[in-house]
Amino acid sequence: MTELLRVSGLVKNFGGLTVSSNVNMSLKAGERCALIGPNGAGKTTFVNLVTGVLKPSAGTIYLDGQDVTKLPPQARVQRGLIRSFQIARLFPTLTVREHVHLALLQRGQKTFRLFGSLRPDAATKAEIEDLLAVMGLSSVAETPISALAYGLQRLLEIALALALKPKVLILDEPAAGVPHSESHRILDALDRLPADLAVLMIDHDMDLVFRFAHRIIVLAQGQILCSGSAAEISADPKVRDVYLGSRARERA
Ligand SMILES: Nc1ncnc2c1ncn2[C@@H]1O[C@H](COP(=O)(O)OP(=O)(O)OP(=O)(O)O)[C@@H](O)[C@H]1O
Repeated sequence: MTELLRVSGLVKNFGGLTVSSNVNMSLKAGERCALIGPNGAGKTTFVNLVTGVLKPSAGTIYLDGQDVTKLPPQARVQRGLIRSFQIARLFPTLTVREHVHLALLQRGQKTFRLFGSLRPDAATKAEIEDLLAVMGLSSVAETPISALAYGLQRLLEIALALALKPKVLILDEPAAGVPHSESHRILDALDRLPADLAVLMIDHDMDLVFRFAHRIIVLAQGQILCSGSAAEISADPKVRDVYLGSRARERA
């Protein structure tokens, strides 16, 4: 399978604090991978480095074989590196369908007139309906996002990310705010993601991570502690130590 993301020797220092310390990892087409680690491990920093929000102190990031280390976030998006949208920042009164349409317009970099008609052509219409169906959102297509339940908001975030035709999709806490009893809806939708997409999930919910990911990377103090299957990770005493250690520090 094609290697779509490679991170090599990634270092990030904030003053004297090293938050990413020689991180090496790669993701192939079709992989379902997760990045976990206790609070402060450097997960958000890692995602910000990969997506271009932060500049690394050292190291290289390759997307589909091309060095993108010096490219700004939008140029990485155009090359297929997509992080799931934060819906709270979008337009509360627009409907689910209108949001998907806007994401498709963004991909095509077509401008739209603020007071003009926003009528999609037939191909765009079909793509909108496909994305809604894949994410299980067809029945709420006309609902404004301000009235959408958390679980459905999370699904819309994934639909918006898919609208940008990702090669590598970064899912940042895809079930945030969703009651545990409903997280299966998110997992069901994630099962329907395009097979050749490379997915990196960052989440604290171990049930979700263990059910979704074939490979799990554990980050601790900015370094990769270990990686492996759910069974390997849950049996690794090093993993238990960093989680228990961080909880003990939180209590102190
Ligand atoms: N801009 C910054 N300046 C200085 N230190 C920072 C900055 N951003 C993050 N840090 C520090 O880097 C470390 C890693 O933070 P990061 O947010 O990447 O961890 P995380 O694994 O995402 O944590 P959480 O699970 O709590 O979100 C923390 O010690 C944090 O205080």
